[in-house]
Amino acid sequence: MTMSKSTQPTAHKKSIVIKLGGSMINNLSEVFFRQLEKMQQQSHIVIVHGGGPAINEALANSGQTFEKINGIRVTPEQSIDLIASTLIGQVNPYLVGEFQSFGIQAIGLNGADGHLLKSDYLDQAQYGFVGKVTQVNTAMLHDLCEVKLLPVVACTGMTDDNQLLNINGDDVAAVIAKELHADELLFVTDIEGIQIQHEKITETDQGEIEYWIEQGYIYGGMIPKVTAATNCVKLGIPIVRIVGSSLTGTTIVREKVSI
Ligand SMILES: Nc1ncnc2c1ncn2[C@@H]1O[C@H](COP(=O)(O)OP(=O)(O)O)[C@@H](O)[C@H]1O
Ligand SMILES: CC(=O)N[C@@H](CCC(=O)OP(=O)(O)O)C(=O)O
Repeated sequence: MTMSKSTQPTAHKKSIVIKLGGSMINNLSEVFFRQLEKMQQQSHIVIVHGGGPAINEALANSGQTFEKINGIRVTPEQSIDLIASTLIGQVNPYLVGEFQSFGIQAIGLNGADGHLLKSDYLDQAQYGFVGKVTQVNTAMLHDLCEVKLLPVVACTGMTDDNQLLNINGDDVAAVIAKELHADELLFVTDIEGIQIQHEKITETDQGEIEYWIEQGYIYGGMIPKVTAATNCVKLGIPIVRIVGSSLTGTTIVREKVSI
């Protein structure tokens, strides 16, 4: 029996969260956009972006210094507005423009929009105005994907009393992936995955990662990425990868099978 068009169930689309690191946002290639266009035909895609280098430049231009603890930027009160406006007012529209110039209709969002990322302070005494996401408006993300608008999310959150918070982009991507029950989470950065003593690592697990952090082989901005990645693997996200803009790199698995 053939079903009429209106009674046909809509095919379940995979959902994929892609985090674009600030380190590579200015170097996205045409190949990347074409690949994304193809992925969009089969999947709901949500983009989350960082903007570390743009924030560094904005802070330097206004004479502000900064400190990072394990890749997380300590954000004093005098820096939060500049950081948020760099992410929301500069990096986000730049990326939306890039997608649209390749024919991909995109919508720029930050954590305050439609309560997308309800947030709270991570640890105000240690990090200042840095947030952790407490709730994600997944319904809005689904609705946007359904109407073929690509959500492009800046990594800022908002507290219940309307304070903007700076959130690490890797953390935002991980929470959104978790809340969407994503099929895949990709961290796209300026290097083709994890490298240890010049060796490219194609597959790894939490045990190896913890050892490499301890030994200092994984440091800086790679720390929030691998932490977010291993958490998502533990939560059951089937595919978690840290990749360069060619989308090749390291796959993080629950437990590596040794041979
Ligand atoms: N073991 C490692 N393998 C690869 N990159 C590493 C490693 N340890 C630290 N890094 C650093 O992490 C950087 C990526 O993190 P980051 O600059 O924060 O990127 P993004 O802006 O994409 O989040 C790499 O460019 C590299 O300098
Ligand atoms: C709290 C915190 O660390 N926020 C990050 C937000 C931007 C970011 O994550 O940018 P990348 O993707 O380039 O790393 C920061 O201030 O740099």
